[in-house]
Amino acid sequence: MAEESAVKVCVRVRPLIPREDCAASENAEPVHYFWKADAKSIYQSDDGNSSKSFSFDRVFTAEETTNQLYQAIAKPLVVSSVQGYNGTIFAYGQTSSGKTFTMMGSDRFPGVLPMAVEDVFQTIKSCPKKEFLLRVSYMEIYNETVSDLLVDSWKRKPLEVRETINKTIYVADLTEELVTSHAQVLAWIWKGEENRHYGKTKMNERSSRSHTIFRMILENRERSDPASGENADGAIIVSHLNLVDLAGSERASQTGAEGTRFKEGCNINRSLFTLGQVIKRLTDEGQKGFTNYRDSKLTRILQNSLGGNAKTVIICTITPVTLEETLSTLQFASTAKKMKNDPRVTEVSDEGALLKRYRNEIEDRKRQLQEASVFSHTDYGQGEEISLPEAPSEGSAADRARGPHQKPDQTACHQLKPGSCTKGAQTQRNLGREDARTSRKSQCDSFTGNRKGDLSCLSELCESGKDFDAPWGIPDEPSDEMDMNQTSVTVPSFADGPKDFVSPARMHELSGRVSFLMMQLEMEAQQKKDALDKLQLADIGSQNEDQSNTQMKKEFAETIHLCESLSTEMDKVLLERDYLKNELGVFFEQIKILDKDKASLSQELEEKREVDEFMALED
Ligand SMILES: Nc1ncnc2c1ncn2[C@@H]1O[C@H](COP(=O)(O)OP(=O)(O)OP(=O)(O)O)[C@@H](O)[C@H]1O
Repeated sequence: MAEESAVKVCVRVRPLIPREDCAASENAEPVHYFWKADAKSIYQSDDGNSSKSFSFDRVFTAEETTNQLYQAIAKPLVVSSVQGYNGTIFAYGQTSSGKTFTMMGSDRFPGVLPMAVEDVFQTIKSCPKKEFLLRVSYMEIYNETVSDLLVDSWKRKPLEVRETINKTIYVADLTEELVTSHAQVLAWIWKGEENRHYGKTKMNERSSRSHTIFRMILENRERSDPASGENADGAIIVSHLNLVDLAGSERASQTGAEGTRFKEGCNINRSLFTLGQVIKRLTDEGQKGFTNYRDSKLTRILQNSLGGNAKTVIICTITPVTLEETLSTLQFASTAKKMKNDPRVTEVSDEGALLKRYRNEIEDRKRQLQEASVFSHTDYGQGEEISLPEAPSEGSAADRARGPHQKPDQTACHQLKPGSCTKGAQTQRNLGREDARTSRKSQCDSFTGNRKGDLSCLSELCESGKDFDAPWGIPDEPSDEMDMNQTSVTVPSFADGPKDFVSPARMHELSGRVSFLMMQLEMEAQQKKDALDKLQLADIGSQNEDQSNTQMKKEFAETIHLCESLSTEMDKVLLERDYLKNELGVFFEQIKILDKDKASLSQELEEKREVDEFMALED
């Protein structure tokens, strides 16, 4: 059952900071407060006339501390995440409004994050009948690229957001560190903080240039009772606690952003805009239907927390001395308040989250092996002589899927060591998927010359970050129904190509002819051999059979002549085929050039769109 209280929205007003104070004193004017707040609402103070007002679950005034905010609104969610509910807390607001101050805090004023970590361990202590397994991950989305904050910079690489068959969104290759104490978690957080992108702008000395998501993955189950000899084999409950510090919306004119900062600003604004759109879509009663989370990495990763299986707390931070930006944040907050989530405790089977993952992984491997096997045994276009790149063998696919140091048997050992297998599972699963993609891509490449539909599957594989479960059976012969125009790469279609251009159907026809001619040649050769045998017999035989010998010789001469003409014809066909193969090569070169052109045009378009969008968002 959906419960409305699953989404809580509060607003935090930050006190004036030195920059704002100084600006006022430089202008020799008193600071103008556009907004006033009480415990539940906030209203515009416009020369004594309140024109706009908003109500929320809670409004925290400038005098209230982060601890008060945490206790009132965040702690219940943290506790329920230990009980098995997914929970997300995120801070939203314009640049310099106090998101990082609220989420991370400082030594003197700890933020929501360290307080939540402490409470997780406190709550666990209060549940002696349960045993827990905890992992943490820390990622950032910088310029629409997801990266792992827990690995050293030289090892860092862009990560892909993927979806499992059960519609669970995950970040491939993201490190998950097993933790057993509060101090350990803090150490990982500080490591992540060192790697995170901060930058100086006119609005904020230390402005977050990326969105960060710190995640705790909690698995728990009833403890076994050694006294009674009972072995607890109940279900395992898995929950995620996401603590998100978003980058703030900003105006280039205010932040003075140029170059890198400007690009960062564009990306920040764009993803926040998408977040707003997704929330709007989720709350728009009249527009029930598809919500596109894929428009930004942020919404994709937080998909579960936006209208899904999670409890969500949104902390909107504002400053009372800006009008427009604060109004925009308050409008976002009041839309978000209408969002409905459907949180429920998620149980996994007795085999446990980690063990189950291994089982799935083994299934994955089997499937990949089968696929590889299908390819290596598929003899496309029998009798055809066109040489295609070989499909990867079963062995190589399996070896690479298994990883460089992993023997199959070792998987079983790892299952018993959650600490070491967590990362391994993730890495291995992703290795396997990468491998499947690579091998499928190469299959796809291999057959582009023969299958009209293949270019489309190639582009789909290259563009989509998820598993591709298309049936990969190779047709016995090219189907006329396959449509080259399905391809997402803009290339001239075969139908529209130059007159002497070879279509797959034509190639197939020629290959068929070659096979037929070869068969005929073989038959004729056999006949020739028979005739020779007969001739020899005839020579040895009686001279009285001269007449029939003459006849046989005549037939033999005819056969030889036929063989020769067939052979000439076959040579011609082979020549024609080679020529057409060359043409095909030229065509693929053209496709490559067109692809490059397309990529550079897309990039130009993207840059133009970024600038337009930024201007539009500013407007
Ligand atoms: N509640 C508060 N009390 C005192 N100082 C605050 C408060 N909130 C924010 N500040 C101060 O305001 C400044 C900006 O805060 P912060 O960096 O947290 O903003 P932000 O919203 O995270 O900005 P950005 O989006 O640019 O990263 C900092 O100097 C911070 O110490």
